[in-house]
Amino acid sequence: MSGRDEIVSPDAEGDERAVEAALRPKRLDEFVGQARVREQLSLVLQSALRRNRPPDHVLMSGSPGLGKTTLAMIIAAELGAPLRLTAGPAIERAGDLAAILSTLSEGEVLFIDEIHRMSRPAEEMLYMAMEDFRVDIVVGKGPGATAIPLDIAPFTLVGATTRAGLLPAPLRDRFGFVAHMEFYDVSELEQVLRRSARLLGVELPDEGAHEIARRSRGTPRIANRLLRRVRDYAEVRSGGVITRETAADALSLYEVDGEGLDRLDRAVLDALLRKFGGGPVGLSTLAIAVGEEPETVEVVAEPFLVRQGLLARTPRGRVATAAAWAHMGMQVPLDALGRPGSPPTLFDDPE
Ligand SMILES: Nc1ncnc2c1ncn2[C@@H]1O[C@H](COP(=O)(O)OP(=O)(O)OP(=O)(O)O)[C@@H](O)[C@H]1O
Repeated sequence: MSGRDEIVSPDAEGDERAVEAALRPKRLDEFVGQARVREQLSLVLQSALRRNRPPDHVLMSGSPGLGKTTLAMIIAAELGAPLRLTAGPAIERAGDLAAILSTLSEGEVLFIDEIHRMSRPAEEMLYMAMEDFRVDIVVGKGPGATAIPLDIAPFTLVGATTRAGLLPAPLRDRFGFVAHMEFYDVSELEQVLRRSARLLGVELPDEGAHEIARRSRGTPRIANRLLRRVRDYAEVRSGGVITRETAADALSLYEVDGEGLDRLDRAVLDALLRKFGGGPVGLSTLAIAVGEEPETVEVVAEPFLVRQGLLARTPRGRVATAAAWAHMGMQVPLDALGRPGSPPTLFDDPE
């Protein structure tokens, strides 16, 4: 068995984060799915290695849990380069970024997660760093302030964002390669699950893998998390084997329904249907109704609901589709002419 296929020891399993880290693919050829991104990235990396130069900066966009951090780690591993990890919200001042940039070694990969949440001054400093491998450190304030240029080692920036649309064009344009991470299909998630089950030493027949995969919302992180919950259930109640029934029973216990909707997704649909008659309703009103931040509803729940054809984003607000009414076991209300359709509501506050 190769080093990267080591079975996770039972001791490590106590720590969910350690398990998640242990399940990360370490090289590009272990990374499941995202065929187009993998092929494009492989070319970028191979050509950089041939030229013996750091590759272009890479931007990855996509929903949480699709493998952006994993891919950043893979990029560093494939280049044989060190990796520095940070996140946009941790970079409040330009000085925070300067401190990181000035200590990078040649060829190092700098991963900035949630890059859209970096502060404006830091973002502006990053433009010059990305383009010229140089930053200006401003010393002093007001008319006496002086900019001291500082060279930094050539590095590769890997940025990740769940909201590519929020990135200012000057930042977006400085990335030589932009990878759009797609949701995974069921057979790809089955592969992720089989690999994880092997690493965790769990017996996972195909029917069990299929049942978990189809409820994983197209997301490997969720697939791995559900696998761990189903494994707990199977160990306690059914001798450790994950049959289709065991998986289905365990997941309904954890409030994951047959299409993979979890508590938040169902709360969003429930509010949209019951409180707002199916919409249209604005995002912030909907978020208040479910007691969540608008960003959580928009980034965590909505992409999946839209993809499942249960919710539509319209210029006038969020609207439930006929499938949403059916999924929640409710009748589509009739309009004044007796046709199926959502009645207009008072909560029509487009954003
Ligand atoms: N393509 C893949 N093949 C196998 N496992 C994957 C793949 N993508 C992600 N995973 C697994 O899913 C988990 C989450 O991945 P990762 O942390 O890279 O997601 P992310 O997109 O960076 O999420 P976030 O933006 O929320 O940090 C990892 O533990 C990893 O094991």
